[in-house]
Amino acid sequence: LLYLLSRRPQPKSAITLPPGPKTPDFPVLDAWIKFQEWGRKYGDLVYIREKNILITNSSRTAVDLLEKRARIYSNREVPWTAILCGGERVLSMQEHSAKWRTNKKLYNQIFRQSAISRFYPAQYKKVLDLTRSLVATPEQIMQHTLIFSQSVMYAALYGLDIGYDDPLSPKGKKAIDVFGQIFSTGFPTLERFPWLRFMPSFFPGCGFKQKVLEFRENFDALGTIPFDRAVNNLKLGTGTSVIAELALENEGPPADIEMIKDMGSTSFIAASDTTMSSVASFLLIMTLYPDVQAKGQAEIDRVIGRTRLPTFEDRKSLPYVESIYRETMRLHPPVPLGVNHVSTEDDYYNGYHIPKGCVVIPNIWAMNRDPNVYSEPNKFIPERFLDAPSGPFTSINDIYAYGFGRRVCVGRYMADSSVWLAIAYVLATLDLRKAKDNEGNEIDIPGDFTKTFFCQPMPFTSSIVFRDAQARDLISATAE
Ligand code: HEM
Repeated sequence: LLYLLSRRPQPKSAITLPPGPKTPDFPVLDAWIKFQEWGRKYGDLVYIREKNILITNSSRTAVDLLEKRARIYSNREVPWTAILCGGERVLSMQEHSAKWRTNKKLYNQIFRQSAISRFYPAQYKKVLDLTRSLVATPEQIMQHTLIFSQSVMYAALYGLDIGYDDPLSPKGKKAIDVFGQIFSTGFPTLERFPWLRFMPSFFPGCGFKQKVLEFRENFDALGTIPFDRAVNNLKLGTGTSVIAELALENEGPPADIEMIKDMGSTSFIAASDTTMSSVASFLLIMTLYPDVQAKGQAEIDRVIGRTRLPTFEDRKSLPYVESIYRETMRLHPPVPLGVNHVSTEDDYYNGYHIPKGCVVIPNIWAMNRDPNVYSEPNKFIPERFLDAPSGPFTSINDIYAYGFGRRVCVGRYMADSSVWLAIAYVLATLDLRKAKDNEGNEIDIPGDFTKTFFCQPMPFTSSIVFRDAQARDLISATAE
């Protein structure tokens, strides 16, 4: 009888929704900090009832819901703005559907772990360019890291060499800015008055229309221009590439070709500000923590020596370098709130009811600074990974910066290898210090970060020089 009673559906009034603030002002800037504060007050689950939003600051809860119950928590919310922008073409905005599955298969074919070594030549070349540019014009750190992340993708996918003055670069930046806005603030007027989408662009409140148009144009250009160049190169016999070969395999249904082009532009957008953020964060940290830099350099000198550059084959022999990488991804996740997951069924967790359609925000930033998991969580301490019982070489799934479950970042193996290689090359060949002013005083670096969807260091200056003549010669000899 007790068993049957316990199985009886609970009356509605007994089902408890998780606690949370009542009609709060939703923060726009540094939202992850506010959400962390709410977590301290309300616990692992913070529920905003009026919006059906659940925020979690706990990695255990994120894994329980988004990974172990991925069947329920793998949908996306597609806002009006995203639909107008053609969001159905961008994998991260697609609903959990047959279309998403077909599309994801294509990404996996290219970006799965076992296929990633095909990108190594492009990554070696572009990391070399990055190293040289950092020494040549250290005052342009942010620009160098951005061009690095963009040019790796173009070289890897299309076999193209995209430089600073290529018109594709600003197009990419514009598309990324609108993409970031869609995912963070969206266009609130449009969300409130959806009928505005039928009004002409000069109508008050319709400023979003111009941005939507720009996004569409730039997204198309990002997919089509490099695609055409790559296919042309293949036809002329002047070069092959992943994308051109894929296009050849799929010659036939135009829908397949469009899907390949969309994968190209999506990958470019998804890789650009994220990879850049991680590399820039690492450079900032090395400038601020010279002792960590020295330890990383010492490990490379000891294991590899000074007569060659690091390679991917060395990775497993460099636990301290790995720990620097893991700690960078922990302290400064490029997408601090990840991308929202949405539930497709009513669910019950830890005695709480999570209603169907709930938007789940994983606060990766707060999870990575959880004092119950990490001691002195706001400090950069690579030793926490080095000295952990499992060591630093654990599964990539432990890097929460890449998200969770079925919607986890599809480009994570590529991102992981690009960022790691940049770290290894910089440690092997460069010295970073605080820059000095004309009077010889160190220029202070506030170490601030941007506050919206993509989080990256605010522009800063470091003094960047080759460690010595040997390092300079090594870079020049490899570049030739
Ligand atoms: C350091 C670099 C990167 C970081 C930190 C990062 C982070 C993320 C995060 C947090 C998500 C959302 C995961 C979730 O919903 O739980 C995501 C999704 C995604 N990422 Fe990345 N990413 C990076 C690089 C890349 C690269 C190089 C690509 C290239 C293909 C890429 C493509 C994507 C795509 C297509 C999605 C959407 C997946 C889906 O919704 O099914 N990302 N990424």
